[in-house]
Amino acid sequence: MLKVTNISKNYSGVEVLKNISFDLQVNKTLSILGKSGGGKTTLLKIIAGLLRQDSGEILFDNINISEKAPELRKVVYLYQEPLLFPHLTVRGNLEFPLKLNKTLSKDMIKRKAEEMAEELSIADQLDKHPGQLSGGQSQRVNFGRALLASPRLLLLDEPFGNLDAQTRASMQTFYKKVEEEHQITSIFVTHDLKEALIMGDRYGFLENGKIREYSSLAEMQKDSITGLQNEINFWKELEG
Ligand SMILES: Nc1ncnc2c1ncn2[C@@H]1O[C@H](COP(=O)(O)OP(=O)(O)OP(=O)(O)O)[C@@H](O)[C@H]1O
Repeated sequence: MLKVTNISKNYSGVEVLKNISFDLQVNKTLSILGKSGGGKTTLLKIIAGLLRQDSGEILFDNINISEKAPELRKVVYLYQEPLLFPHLTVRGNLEFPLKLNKTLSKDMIKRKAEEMAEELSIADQLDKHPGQLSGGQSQRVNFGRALLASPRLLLLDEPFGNLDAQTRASMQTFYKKVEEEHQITSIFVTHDLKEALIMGDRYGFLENGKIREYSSLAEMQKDSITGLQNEINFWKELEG
């Protein structure tokens, strides 16, 4: 289980996160909804170890990872721009995390990368370089590479923000499927209410440096600050 306790962060005296605390059970996805500039990226980077918090702790399975280097946390941070290695093919990108594991044979690495490509429906793209892929395909490779690193926590920072509406919708469905199959624990941040609802099975709302948590849609709907009830009213009015 992930346990975040009293995380605070300021930039030049401006407090962006104020005593943020939440828990996340294994195999669950916490969707964090928040306006642009609300501190979502700052929070994820702190959990990933890419930024240092001013105070607070991050525990995973009761182990304090707050002081660990990013590469030792087994946490993968993914954002809008898939940071694929441009000089490697899709196959090379997928094999990269597997090659770091010195116990795997060459054949095993090849097989695992090919199986993942199959699962991601990019098996026909294995010999291409990242520059030759569409946005959706790049993001699939990005996910595949992240999953092959066997992270204990996946941090998703508006990963579909750069995709057109249709590709975005298909990536949401695709990710939910992959997430279930691989039993992933993840935090998904977005400023898109609908996306937050689709992706999460726990919900958070980040505003003014504080997070409110909801364990169900009904709970989130009751809190007018989230805008969920307004959205529902809008669709009802359209319906007539
Ligand atoms: N390195 C920095 N130095 C100073 N201020 C920063 C720095 N990084 C972020 N900020 C400020 O902290 C606040 C939170 O930024 P953050 O990127 O975490 O927000 P966000 O919710 O992820 O926004 P978006 O949805 O637009 O990506 C913003 O007001 C931003 O200007």
